[in-house]
Amino acid sequence: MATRTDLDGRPIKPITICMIGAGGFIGSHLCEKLMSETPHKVLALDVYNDKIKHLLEPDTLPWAGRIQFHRLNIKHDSRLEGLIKMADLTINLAAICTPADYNTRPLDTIYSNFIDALPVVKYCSENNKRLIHFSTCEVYGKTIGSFLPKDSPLRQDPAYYVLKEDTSPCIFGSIEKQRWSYACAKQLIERLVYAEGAENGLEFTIVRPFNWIGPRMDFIPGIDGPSEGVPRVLACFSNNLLRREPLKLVDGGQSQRTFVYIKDAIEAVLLMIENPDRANGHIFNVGNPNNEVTVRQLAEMMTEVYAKVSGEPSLESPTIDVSSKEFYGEGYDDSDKRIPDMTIINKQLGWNPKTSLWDLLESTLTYQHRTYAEAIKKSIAKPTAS
Ligand SMILES: NC(=O)c1ccc[n+]([C@@H]2O[C@H](COP(=O)([O-])OP(=O)(O)OC[C@H]3O[C@@H](n4cnc5c(N)ncnc54)[C@H](O)[C@@H]3O)[C@@H](O)[C@H]2O)c1
Ligand SMILES: O=C(O)[C@H]1O[C@H](OP(=O)(O)OP(=O)(O)OC[C@H]2O[C@@H](n3ccc(=O)[nH]c3=O)[C@H](O)[C@@H]2O)[C@H](O)[C@@H](O)[C@@H]1O
Repeated sequence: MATRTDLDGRPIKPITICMIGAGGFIGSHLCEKLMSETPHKVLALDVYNDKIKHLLEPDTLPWAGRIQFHRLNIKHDSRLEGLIKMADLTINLAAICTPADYNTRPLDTIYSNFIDALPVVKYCSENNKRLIHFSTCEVYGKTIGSFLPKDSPLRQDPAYYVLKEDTSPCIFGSIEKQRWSYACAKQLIERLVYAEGAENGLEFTIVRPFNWIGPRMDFIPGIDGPSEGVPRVLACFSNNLLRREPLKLVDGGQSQRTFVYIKDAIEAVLLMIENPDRANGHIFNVGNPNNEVTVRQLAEMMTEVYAKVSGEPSLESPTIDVSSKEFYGEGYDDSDKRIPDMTIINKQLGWNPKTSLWDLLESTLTYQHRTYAEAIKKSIAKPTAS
């Protein structure tokens, strides 16, 4: 492999990365990238490894010996500190991060996103190890504009909705809106990481992903996840399309999101890994401001793309409105709009996303159809156990 250089022209030396949560959606794509394009080593920690099994076996793979899987739960495992000490850099991805859990399992959500991350930050700080911690764009909560009168022209003013790492406030709903247990736990762990940096010199980078989507995100209920499970919107809508059911639009699907292709986002993470001088001490938005849609528009686009990918005509009525209470239960609330400001990541890392929403949906739904269509047909054909 030719000597790879960083953004300042310096040769990149191989490092060992302790990746916590490596078996998840983002972790699996990050491991793929690191194994196929870099000389780095990965200690992959997770309770599951089904999404990275293709990287671990067989031992004739070109990168064999550069990735080791350690099955462990960071809540209570004495091996954690030793693994962090063996590495040069720790990347923490571990979290409960599906909104259906935030208002229904608020304690687990708070423990997972704040309490369980405390030892990771402590071990990195005490052992002078660099940390890349995954937070979320959800820490911004709601836009300032969402509190203006519905017809206020200021709602069109970017100052009232663009989300910027070093200036935007974090605005959540009231305490009984337990949806915000996740974002608030993420905010506090961000403040703890930042304080470890300020007081004890911890070298940290915080990542705020803005709806990264692609293959291997979450699960399809009843196929590779619990039938009553509620994954994030991509998997929910994919499941509805695969089962030829109408896509459910929560509260009419008026919330807006910007979606970025997982492969574009992973490029940004690799730049953070290999340019510590440019990444340390920073919080980074990683998203695609050009891919903004309402949830309703996302449903319509996914319906159109799926008809093309599957060759099956879409339903007469492809969507149905549902209340958030019915879909998520008590205590749900939502972010109205998520547009990432790109100034800091452009300046520090020169990164910009490339893939349009249509293209990323085409490749993702091709994967979903190829992976799940047969299994779904069988599960529908088989009479449910009486
Ligand atoms: N995917 C996105 O668009 C997105 C957006 C915002 C934030 N994030 C954040 O990025 C991180 C990764 O998200 P993801 O989409 O890959 O989610 P994911 O659920 O696919 O991955 C999380 C992984 O962490 C593991 N994990 C959780 N608790 C653990 C524990 N106690 N011990 C060991 N492993 C544990 C899970 O088994 C899972 O494999 C999370 O911190 C999430 O909050 C993701
Ligand atoms: O992925 C992210 O960037 C972050 O945001 C997500 O939060 P959210 O975008 O609200 O999660 P989804 O479950 O994907 O919901 C997106 C929107 O679709 C709606 N939705 C979801 C599912 C569905 O079937 N129908 C539907 O209308 C939700 O109400 C919400 O408005 C999750 O909190 C985390 O993955 C992460 O913090």
